[in-house]
Amino acid sequence: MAEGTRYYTWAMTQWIPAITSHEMQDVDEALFKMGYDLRQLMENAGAAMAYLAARYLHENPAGKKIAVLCGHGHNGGGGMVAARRLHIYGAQPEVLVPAGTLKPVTWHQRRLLENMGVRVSQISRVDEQSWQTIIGADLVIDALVGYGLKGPLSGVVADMLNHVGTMSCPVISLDVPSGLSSDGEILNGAIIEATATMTLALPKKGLVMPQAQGYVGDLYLADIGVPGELYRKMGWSMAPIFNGSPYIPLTDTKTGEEGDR
Ligand SMILES: NC(=O)C1=CN([C@@H]2O[C@H](COP(=O)(O)OP(=O)(O)OC[C@H]3O[C@@H](n4cnc5c(N)ncnc54)[C@H](OP(=O)(O)O)[C@@H]3O)[C@@H](O)[C@H]2O)[C@H](O)CC1
Ligand SMILES: [K+]
Repeated sequence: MAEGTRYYTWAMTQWIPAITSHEMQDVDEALFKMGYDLRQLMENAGAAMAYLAARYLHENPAGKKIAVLCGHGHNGGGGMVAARRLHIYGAQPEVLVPAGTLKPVTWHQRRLLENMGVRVSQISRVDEQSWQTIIGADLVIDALVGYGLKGPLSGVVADMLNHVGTMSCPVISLDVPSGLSSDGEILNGAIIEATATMTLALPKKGLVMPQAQGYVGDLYLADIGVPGELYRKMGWSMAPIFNGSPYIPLTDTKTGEEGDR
């Protein structure tokens, strides 16, 4: 774990560290060595997102219109899993993806959706049809970019974000609000203003830094299946974070030194 001042968030009964994207990638690598694969982790992430979305729909997702904005990467793949789960709950998700090539596991999620009859549109700008999808939504899921953000948002992703900015329905971001640096870099670009953010495994540092205020909304942490042994091997001693539900609220923030919990 990196030295120096660290941000912590309060999770149920303990302070847990907020981590950088590099540290999260180390966790991912350790999970893969243990035998997990990306599809499993993405399935857990997307399933937890669908539960949270159902909560923001007053536990009554059937018939609700959901605009699911998905990028080409694994953030987008998690959004597509959430769309699939919400379809299974009887909701009416429609998925919008920027034109271009999807990463392989995300492409697999897209294929599953299409096989179920869920509409997935790849767009090079927000045209009339995709605007109708956004403006008619009861809830928007933002799975455009997660910790793979490189610089200020550009292209159709930025266009989608501008359109979502005019909506009054709940907007839930997966892992981080798209455009917000998970490491806390100041990018001076547009950032989605989420009603709630569901971050994965451990909170990302950028979510709990002062500049994230006004973008993150209510913060939740999803259980994607990381065992405590793995954190302990990486030098983080934590009591079990989750208590049987797929996500928990994170309610407070503090800074501290390494070892000061
Ligand atoms: N253990 C975990 O936490 C897991 C996390 N998961 C999710 O995976 C993402 C990280 O996935 P990754 O594929 O590495 O990256 P992203 O999906 O976040 O971002 C890549 C896409 O974003 C586009 N991008 C990047 N910067 C910009 C920008 N400035 N403007 C516009 N678009 C941008 C990029 O575009 P390309 O043009 O290069 O295609 C990519 O499309 C993590 O956040 C979690 O959500 C896993 O699901 C499970 C394990
Ligand atoms: K996102």
